[in-house]
Amino acid sequence: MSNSTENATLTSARLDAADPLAAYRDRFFEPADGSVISYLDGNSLGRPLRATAANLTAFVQGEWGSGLIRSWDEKWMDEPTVVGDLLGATVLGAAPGQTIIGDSTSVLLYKLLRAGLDGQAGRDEIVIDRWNFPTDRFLVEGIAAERGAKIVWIDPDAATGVTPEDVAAVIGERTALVLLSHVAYRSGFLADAPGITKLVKDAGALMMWDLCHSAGSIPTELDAWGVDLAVGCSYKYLNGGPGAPAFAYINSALTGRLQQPIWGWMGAANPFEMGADYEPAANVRRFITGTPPILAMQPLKDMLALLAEVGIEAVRSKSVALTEYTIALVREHLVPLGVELSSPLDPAHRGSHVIIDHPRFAEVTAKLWEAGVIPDFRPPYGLRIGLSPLSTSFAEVEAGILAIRGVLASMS
Ligand SMILES: Cc1ncc(COP(=O)(O)O)c(C=O)c1O
Ligand SMILES: Nc1c(O)cccc1C(=O)C[C@H](N)C(=O)O
Repeated sequence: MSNSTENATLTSARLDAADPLAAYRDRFFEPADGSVISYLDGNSLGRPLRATAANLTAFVQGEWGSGLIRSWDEKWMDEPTVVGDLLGATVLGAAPGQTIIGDSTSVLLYKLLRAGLDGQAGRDEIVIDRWNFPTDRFLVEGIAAERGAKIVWIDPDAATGVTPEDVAAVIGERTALVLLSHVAYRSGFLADAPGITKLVKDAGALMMWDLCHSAGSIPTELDAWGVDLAVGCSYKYLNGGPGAPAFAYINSALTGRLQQPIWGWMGAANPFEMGADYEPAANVRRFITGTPPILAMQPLKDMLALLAEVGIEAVRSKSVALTEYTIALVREHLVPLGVELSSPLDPAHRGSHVIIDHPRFAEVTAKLWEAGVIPDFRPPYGLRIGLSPLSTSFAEVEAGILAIRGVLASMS
């Protein structure tokens, strides 16, 4: 073992020992065979909570197996808004009555984008940036084609991501809606959400945030910031599991005014009247379409309980400490091998993942996965290190970075 490795090990051990949230890591499932050495992809799929296995079994035997269809009346009909309100209170900064759980992020993006655009009579431009996640860009393109709207593209600077200045330069009387990601999926850039929201609102446009890469790792204050619309997934930092339903936030000032495009019976005012005509619910339920994914939203409840126990501010502090440590290790061990740090260096502008670039990272990632070290790869050369604050230890980060160094060194 080299001196620098010994130093890093000492430091990671010290950081874990001093971490007030370290014990929470045991709440998450880990394979007993030790096959996962370092999981650095919680920003794509969070680990399951141990409690979830038992709670899912209890759900199958209880609410589903024993309650059967009665559970719809007793509980499940309200679950999309009850869990939505819990999410609103725990991580989003949203008062009750504005958040629902259901559908995928892509489908909720579609519903809210269309509802927002259609609700802005006389305005026909949608603003989005070229580095946004593909599904966001594709949906905007599809909706623009469907509704004859114009897309105004922001081309952000690599070092800064989308800034308030970028937004101010393109918004005006024709802007209907602005869609941006709070944390950029590739660079990890954290946008100035309150500043940008204010600019957009002042211009009379609607502000919509994609919170996929921030929900559960960064506190948001959607009500206080005056956000109009937001969506996000629950399988990353909210540990809801593969394909877990997404959430949508619709500011209560807009609820009665916006009409979503996918009319279904569960969004109707009285679903069980089985009426002849569609009349949307007066409240946030109008953004629901079909039968809510009750089974698929159970694991999210376990993570929300944990987040309520820990507090989202403490989660953010650990996230910053983990990304700072990652950057320090990258500088020490990987930059000398030609690796480039491509995420913001200032934690105030960074989410909970760090991306590094090297021409051989596609090959490196494949070898790392075989060895139980699991980051992910994003084209053209990016290796993304996702730090899920409650389930990632400093030792795990260190093991991951040293493994990357080992694989890279073996290739040169
Ligand atoms: C910013 C962002 N938006 C949307 C999505 C995708 O949403 P969906 O769950 O519909 O695949 C992702 C990740 O998959 C994402 O990172
Ligand atoms: N949603 C995903 C999936 O269904 C399969 C594999 C990966 C994902 C992801 O979450 C990708 C992720 N949003 C990203 O930022 O790249």
